[in-house]
Amino acid sequence: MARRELGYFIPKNKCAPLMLQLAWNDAATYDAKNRCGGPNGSIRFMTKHEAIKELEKAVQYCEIVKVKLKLKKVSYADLYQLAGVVAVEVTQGPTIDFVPGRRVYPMCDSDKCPGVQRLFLNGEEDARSLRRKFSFMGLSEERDIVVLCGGHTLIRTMYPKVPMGETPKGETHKDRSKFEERKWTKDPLKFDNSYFKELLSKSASFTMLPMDYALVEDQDFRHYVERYAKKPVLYYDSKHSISQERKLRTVAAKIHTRKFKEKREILQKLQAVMIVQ
Ligand code: HEM
Repeated sequence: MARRELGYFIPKNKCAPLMLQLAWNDAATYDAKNRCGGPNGSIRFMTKHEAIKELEKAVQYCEIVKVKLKLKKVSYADLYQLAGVVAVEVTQGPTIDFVPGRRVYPMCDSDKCPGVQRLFLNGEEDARSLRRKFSFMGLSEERDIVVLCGGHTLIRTMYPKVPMGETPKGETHKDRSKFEERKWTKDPLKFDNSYFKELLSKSASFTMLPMDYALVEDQDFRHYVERYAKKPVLYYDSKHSISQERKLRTVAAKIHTRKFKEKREILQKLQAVMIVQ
């Protein structure tokens, strides 16, 4: 029911990029060492932060769906991840199996802000700091980092048309004519491998973030950018993208020895890191 409603709501409001960014940012609070954080809905307490304030809208959109469908038993954690899954699907990306079951507060949904130090989003990262941030979440392979960043194919933001160094004041924020749209790819409402092609193209959008450029400047990252630019099937096919085979093998081994509840938790964590395959 929720999946169907989101499948109608997201294209209607053209909010697939925001929803994917929301799902990612909720999941990206995962702290692999202390085994806490992750997709637990905590991002909804963080949207006052300047760097991700646009996500307030995505949180509100999800709230509209939750209230409309009377989804009291569906956690924010599940709803945000499902919104990310649907965002990829409605923009013609791959179909993603969704593993529900993150429970509502107090079992899973967090009631706390994850804290600014967990904030993943400034875009200024170079290759070294990208590696550091992803390894914090337990993702240390270049392939995982590159494939996840492919989500930037959907970037579509409004920037103020003001000379460099000047900050728009007062009413200009509300006047859309004073804003221009910047996007990373030709069609930011189409989920495909064009982000990788764009990164390699000489005419690559000058608006991209330092973290995007880090993926082509670092030779190990670049190797995967080139692969995914050339063969979209490698990007979409999970066997070749997120090191899923390795992860599934580890999970399969763990699942053999664990109880059902733990199995579900493992699958959910796995899904959080593999939301874009
Ligand atoms: C270290 C990793 C990442 C950093 C530093 C980062 C940073 C950013 C920043 C700064 C923006 C805002 C761009 C702007 O408005 O100028 C953005 C947008 C976005 N990010 Fe990321 N990002 C990262 C990884 C990801 C991943 C893994 C995904 C998806 C799986 C993702 C999905 C998005 C989407 C969809 C938007 C566009 C939202 C919109 O246009 O409404 N990002 N990211």
